[in-house]
Amino acid sequence: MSFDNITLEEKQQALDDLRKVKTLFAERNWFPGTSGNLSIRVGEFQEDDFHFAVTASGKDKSVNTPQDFLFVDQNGQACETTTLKPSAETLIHCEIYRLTGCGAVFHVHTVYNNLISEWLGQTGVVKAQGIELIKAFNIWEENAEIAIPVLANYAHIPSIAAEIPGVLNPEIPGILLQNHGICAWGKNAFEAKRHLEAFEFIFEYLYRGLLLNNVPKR
Ligand SMILES: CSCCC(=O)C(=O)COP(=O)(O)O
Ligand SMILES: [Zn+2]
Repeated sequence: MSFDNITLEEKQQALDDLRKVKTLFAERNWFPGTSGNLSIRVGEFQEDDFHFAVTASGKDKSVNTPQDFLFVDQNGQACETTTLKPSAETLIHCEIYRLTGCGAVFHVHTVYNNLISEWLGQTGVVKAQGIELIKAFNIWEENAEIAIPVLANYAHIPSIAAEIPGVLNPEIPGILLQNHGICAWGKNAFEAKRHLEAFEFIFEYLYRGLLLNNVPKR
């Protein structure tokens, strides 16, 4: 589908939704030091032909300006003439869209997701069991155990993207990058936000659980 054939209304809706999510996450301090990036897909999806709006690289994501987002194609190339640079991690978004056909990808750096990837993720997964928020991933089994994939944090982003097909778990809408952050996705912005919040709850729970294990039980 040509980018020009996607309606202006759909493009504007994606930008409005990105703006709202960006503002909300910034209020939670989920974009420290210009970290993090967000994207929402527009138009029809084919694995070799799709488009999405993505945050521009290196911006202070706690302020809103007319220069915060641009549209790119399945290769991460800008769809329109612009001076803006897409997120340095756009190729990760491209690969997640290509493999899942999802509608939104959100990436944040938090202390909890960094520490948990480092302390519990050395085997290539972070396991979590029996936490109620696992149901946010539509996993309803009692005492369910999940394994969240963890990828090495290569400085070369195409190397990270190339490893995603080998670790992606269709049941788990997220991937941790070691000592870097998490990418979470969903069929739309609402679902991607729900998934991201559930991951962050789980990481904080695991972190606090590690601390409690060092305290004698009463
Ligand atoms: C300052 S954080 C290093 C880059 C990064 O990991 C990130 O999430 C933000 O990069 P972007 O190009 O999307 O601003
Ligand atoms: Zn990042």
